[in-house]
Amino acid sequence: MKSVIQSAKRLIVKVGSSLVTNDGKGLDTAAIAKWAAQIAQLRRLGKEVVLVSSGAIAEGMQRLGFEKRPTEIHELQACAAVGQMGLAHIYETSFRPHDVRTAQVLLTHADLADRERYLNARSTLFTLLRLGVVPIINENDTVVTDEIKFGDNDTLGALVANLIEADALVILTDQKGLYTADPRKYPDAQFVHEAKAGDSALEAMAGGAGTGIGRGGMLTKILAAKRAATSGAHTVIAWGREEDALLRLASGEAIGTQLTAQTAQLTARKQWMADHLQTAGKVVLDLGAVQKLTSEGKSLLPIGVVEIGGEFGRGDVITCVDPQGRAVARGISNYSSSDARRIMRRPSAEILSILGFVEEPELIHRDNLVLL
Ligand SMILES: Nc1ncnc2c1ncn2[C@@H]1O[C@H](COP(=O)(O)OP(=O)(O)O)[C@@H](O)[C@H]1O
Ligand SMILES: N[C@@H](CCC(=O)OP(=O)(O)O)C(=O)O
Repeated sequence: MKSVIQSAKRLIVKVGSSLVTNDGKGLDTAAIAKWAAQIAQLRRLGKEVVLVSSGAIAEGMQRLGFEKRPTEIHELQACAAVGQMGLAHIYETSFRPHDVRTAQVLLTHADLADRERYLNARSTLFTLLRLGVVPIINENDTVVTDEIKFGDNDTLGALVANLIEADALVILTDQKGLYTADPRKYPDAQFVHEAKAGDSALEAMAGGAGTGIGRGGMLTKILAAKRAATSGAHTVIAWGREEDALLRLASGEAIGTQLTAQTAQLTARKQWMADHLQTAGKVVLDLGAVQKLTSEGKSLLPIGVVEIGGEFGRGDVITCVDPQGRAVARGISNYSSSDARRIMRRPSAEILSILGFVEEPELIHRDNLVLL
């Protein structure tokens, strides 16, 4: 069996609290330096990597002198705010020797459910990747409570995989992967090398967190794999202290548990666009634009739009119709209906002078467009 990571171009790597903070003893500088060196190498191999890192609460507890995990949510939030400073600092300094810049991105699940914020987060992450930066993502614990209660960076990793259409999600944890039962409680449990992401039998194998530091346990990882698979991303669960785990995966070595997505990436995304989103408005295209979209696979530029129907916001899904009113495509609009009315029929180079800002040169980027 070959690792799916070998052919993956865009990867999310998620590291759990127990790994990052050495089981709550404080940031594990040596381990973080090793992941940074590997991620820098992956970039040189042409892969784009986004890191989702837990550990803010564990590090904050350590810095503030809490011996036990506080039970009050606002104290946990305070710990996260303090600990996040440590995470940001250590990642920036660990990547610096490799000439790689890092960026701090704090998100909530609600941010990714809101279409406008979803689109904003997506554009920012793509821009950071294009600029060669490694985004370091964590939950924005100050403004949420549910995620803190359940400890859900595994889910966040999957949501980010969906968001930027990653090819794979690598979840590094304190076990070699998934076993048929929690190996801490059942030493005879068998290792699972490979399975289908979303197979419900896996959920029965997965137990809760193994230490007081980690939160989600294996179940959130299995569910994250299921979610990542909806946009075609494969998941690998591996031991974060395995020597050169990321580089070995990238060279094709099948370490850890590989949970393969059953749907092809493009199909999954199109399915999502077609099934899950109601359209908020409509744009009428001229024949040239219809041709560009349907025959040439191009994005929709404002110049090809002759009429706008309905009211919609940036991030809403709109229908594109041909001059006869037949629906030809559906996609996520980069501009609100009122802005779109001002820039339609105009070249993208004029957007700045008309609106005073430019979101994107396209009204709908082809990645956010599905032909009907
Ligand atoms: N079937 C299983 N296979 C492997 N580990 C399991 C399983 N069920 C529960 N676990 C527990 O899940 C833990 C990893 O989850 P967690 O503590 O949340 O780590 P992290 O901080 O990396 O997210 C392991 O240490 C292990 O004790
Ligand atoms: N935002 C929290 C993440 C909590 C969490 O999901 O932890 P883990 O199960 O170790 O990935 C923190 O940084 O402490």
